[in-house]
Formats: sequence, C-alpha cells, structure tokens
Amino acid sequence: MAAGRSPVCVRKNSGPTRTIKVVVLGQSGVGKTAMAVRFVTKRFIGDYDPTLEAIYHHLTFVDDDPVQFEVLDTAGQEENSLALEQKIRWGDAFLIVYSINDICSFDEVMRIKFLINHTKGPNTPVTLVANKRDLELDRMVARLDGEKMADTLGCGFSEITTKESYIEVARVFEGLYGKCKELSSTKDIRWGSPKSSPKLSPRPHIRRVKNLLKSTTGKHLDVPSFGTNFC
Ligand SMILES: Nc1nc2c(ncn2[C@@H]2O[C@H](COP(=O)(O)OP(=O)(O)OP(=O)(O)O)[C@@H](O)[C@H]2O)c(=O)[nH]1
Repeated sequence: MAAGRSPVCVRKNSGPTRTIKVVVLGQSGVGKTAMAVRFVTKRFIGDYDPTLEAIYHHLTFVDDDPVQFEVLDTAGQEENSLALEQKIRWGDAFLIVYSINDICSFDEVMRIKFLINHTKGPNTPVTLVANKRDLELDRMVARLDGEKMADTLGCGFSEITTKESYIEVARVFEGLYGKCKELSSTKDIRWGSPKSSPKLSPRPHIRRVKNLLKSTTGKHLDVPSFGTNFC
C-alpha cells in the first residue's frame, strides 16, 4: 500500500446486492427475537417484550455476495393459521424454531411447515432450528428426533445455542441464503424481487430493540402491521 493512503476494504466478485426476506417462526419463548437480534447485532440480550414483532435489516457478505437480510421476527404462533399465512406470504425463506427443552414447541413444527408448504409451495427454503442447546440438562427433544423431523419435512436442520454462539446463529441465516441461491439457479423460484412479497406498513411502538440497534450498530428496524395489507 502506498504511504499515506488509508486501506480500502474491497470484496472480490461482489455483484449486485440480493435481498432475502427471512421469516422466523415458532412457538412463544423459543428464542426467535434473541436469534434475530443476535444475528443483526452479534449480541445476546436476555429478555424481550414477548409481543414484539419486527423486521430487522442487516446488510452483510455471504461468501463474497453482498446480501441484504430482512428478518421478520414474528410473535409466538399460538394465533390462527390465517394470520400466520399472511406473514408467510411475505417471506422468501423460513426458519422454524423450537427449543430443545420444550416438547410443545417441537410439536408445533409440523403445523408451521404444513402452512409454509400450503402458502409458498414445498420447494421453499426452510431450516428447522433447535435452539437453547446450552440447556442440555433440561433437554426434552433429542437431537436425533430433530434431525428425523427435518428429514420427514424435507428441510435443513441446525441445533444451536443463541445464548452462547453468534457464529452458530450467523451460519443458520447464511445457510438459508445459500439454499435460496442454489434453488434460484436450478429451479424457478423467485426471491429478492420486489414483486415476490407484499409490502408491510410500520406500526408505531417498540423501544427496546430499536434503541439497542441504533446505539450498537446504527441499524434500524420496522414494525410490521399484518392487517389488510396481505391480500
Ligand atoms: N438458555 C438459553 N436461553 C435462550 C436462548 N435463546 C433465547 N433464550 C431465552 O429464551 C427466552 C425467550 O426468548 P425470546 O427471544 O423472547 O423468544 P421468542 O420466541 O421471540 O418469544 P415470543 O416473542 O413470545 O414469540 C428469553 O429469556 C431468552 O433470553 C438460548 O440459546 N439459550
């Protein structure tokens, strides 16, 4: 480098930025918000407003590809299927999260995958995520059962601890991008295009995560409204 010049970070092969809309689904308390926030801020924060539902924006590189992640962190899925379908319609790719210490959250996985198949088709990129691996002593769902379930449902599988590992969380999101990329090159799936998903309109509340994002990363967050927009 010539003296006096500051270093410039240049990525090889970086083409146009792709946008991937990821919807994080799963029962209340499995760690959806923790995962989304961990991915975007690298930080683990213990407690969140359980009703929080938000879209996080995160621009990063995956294998030298510039990727704009839009992550919809949904509220727990104890709501009716229609409301859930509206959120599913928005996404390109999906994480279905359960907690290894909560058998009920595992029982919910099949219904969610069924709704994704019904709404977006069976070839949609989905990863089943077993969260809270650090709570081994309270384990109720064996890793093997998670893997079998993922096999049966035809989706990827990862067992992670959002609490203890940022890398594991990042790999889950990056893997989902990889799946989208692979599918788009071999099949006719559409993703990252403005027409692929309906627009969301913001809803004015939520402080904590918003402030955290702003203070730690300068990133911003949208609060979606799933009313009449989704038809
Ligand atoms: N031990 C442990 N706790 C975790 C982990 N991930 C999340 N938690 C905790 O689990 C609790 C629920 O996490 P949330 O992220 O609020 O869960 P959620 O799925 O978004 O819940 P809803 O917003 O109600 O749908 C919080 O107390 C988190 O700190 C993990 O990997 N290990």
